Amino acid sequence: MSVEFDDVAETLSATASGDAELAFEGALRPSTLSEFVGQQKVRGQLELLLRAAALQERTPDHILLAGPPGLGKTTLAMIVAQESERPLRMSSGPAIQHAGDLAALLSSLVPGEVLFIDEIHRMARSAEEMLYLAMEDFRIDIMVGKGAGATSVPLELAPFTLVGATTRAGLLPNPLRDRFGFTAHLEFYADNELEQVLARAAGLLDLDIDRAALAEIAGRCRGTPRIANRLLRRVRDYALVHNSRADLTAVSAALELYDVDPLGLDRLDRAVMEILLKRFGGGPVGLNTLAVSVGEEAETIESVVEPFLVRIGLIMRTPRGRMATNEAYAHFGIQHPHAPQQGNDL
Ligand SMILES: Nc1ncnc2c1ncn2[C@@H]1O[C@H](COP(=O)(O)OP(=O)(O)OP(=O)(O)O)[C@@H](O)[C@H]1O
Repeated sequence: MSVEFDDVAETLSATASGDAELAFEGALRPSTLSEFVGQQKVRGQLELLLRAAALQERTPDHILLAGPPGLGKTTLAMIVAQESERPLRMSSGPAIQHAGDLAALLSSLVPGEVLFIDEIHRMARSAEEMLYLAMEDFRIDIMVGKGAGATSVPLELAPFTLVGATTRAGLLPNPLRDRFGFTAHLEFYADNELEQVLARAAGLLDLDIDRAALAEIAGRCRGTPRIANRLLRRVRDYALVHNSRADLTAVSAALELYDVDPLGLDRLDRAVMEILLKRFGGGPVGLNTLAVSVGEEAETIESVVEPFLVRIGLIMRTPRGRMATNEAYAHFGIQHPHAPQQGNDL
């Protein structure tokens, strides 16, 4: 099922403004592996896994998708179901707080169903243990009764494919990680791939935008398709309101209005960098101290903020903590206190 422009326009116009961002995101989701831009290696690996399962007429192996937010994990889970022509059930780790929640979910799956669990690292520990057996033998043990009289009753499950998504693969216990037949590590997208994501989205939205404008947005979206599409929406708003073309001038004006940094840094990225540079003299500083100083969870800093800042070379992780690089001083226009020793990357 490919998304036609009419569908997109209808979805967007029929949606109340509060849901508009979500509708926008859903409408632009690629629905096949061939429409999915970038992540070439992962696409090839998934394609092989799905085709082999189809040839053997069995459920595809369990798949773990790991990587920062907005890189396409949910989209890939939907594509797995679509390409293998199987129904999809969606859940998330925070919704599974007891083994009973998982038992109810697993026992209601139809044969061959794809079960997507987003943020799988946030599932309750008791549920994780139940999931090991379910993934391996398509069976769970239900405890009946309490105390000394409790007995466990086995329950056969329909075969299913689990697709787990996580921003923190390192937090998953080994027994769970080992039960996935394939782990895909999604990487930040290169600028030319983001241009393709944007060109596709602009086409679906019937937005007339030139190459230079697309390139500018691509360079300022944190290597992330979700952010690319969101910025495109702001540029479209700008062109609409100013009755102008969506060209480089409109992109620069819209991104400046929304405070999008030339490197694509957002408010939290900048807060982390400024605190690291100004309060901690460029570091080294521990993750928890940094997180407390910006009023955020350490998990958010580690899984959302830091991967991008490391990737673009503004911070480095050293055994003594996080340190700002020379590039960070240059980008924020701050005088470097000493000539630091670089190349200590972990
Ligand atoms: N490779 C891609 N090609 C085209 N569009 C993409 C691609 N990856 C992601 N997108 C777009 O980015 C948006 C976000 O993707 P998605 O929801 O799959 O990310 P996610 O990794 O699941 O994020 P989160 O971890 O926050 O749930 C989607 O609307 C989709 O349209």
